[in-house]
Amino acid sequence: MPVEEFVAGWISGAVGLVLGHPFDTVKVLGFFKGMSFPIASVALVNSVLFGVYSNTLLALTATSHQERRAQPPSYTNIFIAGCTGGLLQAYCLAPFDLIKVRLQNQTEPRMQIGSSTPRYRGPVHCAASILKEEGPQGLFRGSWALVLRDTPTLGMYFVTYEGLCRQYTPEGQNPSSATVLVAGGFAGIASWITATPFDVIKSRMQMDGLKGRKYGGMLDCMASSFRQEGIGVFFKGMTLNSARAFPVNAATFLSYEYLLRLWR
Ligand SMILES: CN(C)C(=N)NCCC[C@H](N)C(=O)O
Repeated sequence: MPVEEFVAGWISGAVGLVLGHPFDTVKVLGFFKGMSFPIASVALVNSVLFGVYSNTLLALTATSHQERRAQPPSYTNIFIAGCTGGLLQAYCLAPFDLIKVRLQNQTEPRMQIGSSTPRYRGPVHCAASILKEEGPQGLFRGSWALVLRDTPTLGMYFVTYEGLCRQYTPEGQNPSSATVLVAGGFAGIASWITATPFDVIKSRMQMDGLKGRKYGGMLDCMASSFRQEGIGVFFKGMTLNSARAFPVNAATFLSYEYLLRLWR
């Protein structure tokens, strides 16, 4: 199994993360500072995504990354490989994402005068507390919504990227850096626009359990969110997600392609 796609995915995930950090900091009002936890989690998860995507495509089409410009795979195979990468990345991401969401949402204790100790002191303390209070399955709370968010949207992510690259690249050639940046940026936007409804539900499911259970399950969470807040609830955060997605994914794809060409 070729491993360079996993390594390129890891490095490109870290590059994208650095660019996305200001957006993430704005999103969470500065309560989730520091880079070590995101680097460890986001870059690892990106490595799984790109590594599994490329190796699934290799299994489906018997073409390596280098051969794919001369023998382009079908969009169906790209979609299947992207969905497979998305499914596996969702499982790896689940505990990290849960910790991130719990840390991001603990705004109250620090806001209260006289209350200087937040519930979770950091990622490791958060993981240990969840394990103690909610059991090992607690670390996978909301993972169904995460799987539903990432599986189809990552299929679409790679189809959009490949489609745009092919559109603006002469047959058989490698896309230019400008094309990779634009195609990567739009692939990120397209994936986040479609991912936002399940992203909202996922975050609510992940917060459920902290002060008792509010929802009977994912469907109940969707129905009660819709009843209380209307259809707009499924689009919360879409603008910020899309604004962040362009630079993050443009840089991710550019560094991924660059590294794979360098190692060829
Ligand atoms: C849930 N969705 C839409 C995605 N995971 N899309 C792929 C983009 C990955 C990139 N690290 C980012 O954070 O934008």
